[in-house]
Amino acid sequence: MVTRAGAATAVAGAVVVALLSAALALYGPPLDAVLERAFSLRKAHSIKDMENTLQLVRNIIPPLSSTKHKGQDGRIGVVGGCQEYTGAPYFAAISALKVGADLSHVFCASAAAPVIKAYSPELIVHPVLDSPNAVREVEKWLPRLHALVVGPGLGRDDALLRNVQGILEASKARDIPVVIDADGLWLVAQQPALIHGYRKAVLTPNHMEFSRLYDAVLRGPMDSDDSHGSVLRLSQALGNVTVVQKGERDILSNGQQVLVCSQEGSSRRCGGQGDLLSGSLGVLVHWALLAGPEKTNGSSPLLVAAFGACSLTRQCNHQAFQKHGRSTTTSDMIAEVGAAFSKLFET
Ligand SMILES: NC(=O)C1=CN([C@@H]2O[C@H](COP(=O)(O)OP(=O)(O)OC[C@H]3O[C@@H](n4cnc5c(N)ncnc54)[C@H](O)[C@@H]3O)[C@@H](O)[C@H]2O)[C@@H](O)CC1
Ligand SMILES: Nc1ncnc2c1ncn2[C@@H]1O[C@H](COP(=O)(O)OP(=O)(O)OP(=O)(O)O)[C@@H](O)[C@H]1O
Ligand SMILES: [Mg+2]
Repeated sequence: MVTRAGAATAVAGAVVVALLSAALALYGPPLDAVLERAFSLRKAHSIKDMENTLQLVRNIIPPLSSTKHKGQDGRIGVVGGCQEYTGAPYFAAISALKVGADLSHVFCASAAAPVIKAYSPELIVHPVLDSPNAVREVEKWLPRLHALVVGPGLGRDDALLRNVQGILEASKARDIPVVIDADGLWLVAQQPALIHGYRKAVLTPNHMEFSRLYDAVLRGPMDSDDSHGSVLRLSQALGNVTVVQKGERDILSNGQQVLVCSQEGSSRRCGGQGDLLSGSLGVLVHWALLAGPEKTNGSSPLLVAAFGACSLTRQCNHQAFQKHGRSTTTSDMIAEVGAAFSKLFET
């Protein structure tokens, strides 16, 4: 409802703008030029912010060294993959390897395992997720894993989701960082307590997943005109869990700080790009926590890691689109990970 005070404020605002325009037209540069300058200053400022944050990402990347052994740069687990979806866990797990993890595991339903193995000899695939001992089977591996990515291609079968609930609880008990994506977010929307307050969790919702989570946690629709505020509020309501809202610009918050990633991508939106993001984030989260807050200049390591994964995914999309245009698919983006990583982080 428009109140009388609100209407008066709007009229006063319009009058001020009109007077300013008239004054500028008579005595100063055209209003368009003033607005354009203000906009370019804001843009320059955000480019500077982006560059500063990219520098923090560079700080957390472990140097390659001949003295390291296999596994030291990351052993990542992806929990997902069912009869319908085999591409998503593959994309996430191979992206983790391409970014620089040494070993990448997939814990999936038995029907998905031979398919995922056939995509790649580089992944270690465990057909355990639909077994009655699923939690115990995954728990055996937890001491050897640095981070878990939960949800790509998981599906929404109740029995699988119950097992994943157990895996999440076991991971929290061991303080293992978790990236939650796709159907993992479906589970969190049913049971936010599962992740509430866990400081080593990052959620990576797309548009739909974000509004579903927001509805479930804040019990009301989000304000689509205030995406910064919505991401901040969701993070706070989940006990300061880090949230990455993917979209035209990615908006990231840990309930205290809000970052925006607008690295140039493309207008191509093929399925699987989010899986590349969550898989690479699994590695970056591990590296960021290992590096600690000194390397991130006091910023949250998880936010820095998330900013790195968003920038990298968008840069892969940009590079792949330059070569393949409309026919770009996620496999083309994965082929760009090495070059995109060097361009952003090894300058
Ligand atoms: N090759 C594969 O195996 C793939 C499997 N996938 C899996 O598919 C399952 C379902 O994932 P979905 O992402 O479809 O999740 P949802 O079933 O929640 O659907 C998301 C919906 O939101 C829509 N959407 C996305 N961005 C939007 C925007 N900005 N505005 C309005 N609508 C928007 C999409 O078109 C989609 O229909 C997950 O397990 C996921 O991992 C996907 O990762 C894609 C690739
Ligand atoms: N409109 C857009 N413009 C530019 N980049 C975008 C846009 N929407 C999403 N992206 C980028 O695409 C990547 C994946 O986001 P998206 O919303 O497609 O995830 P998703 O739906 O989970 O993908 P997936 O198909 O893998 O499940 C992110 O890096 C995000 O920054
Ligand atoms: Mg997704």
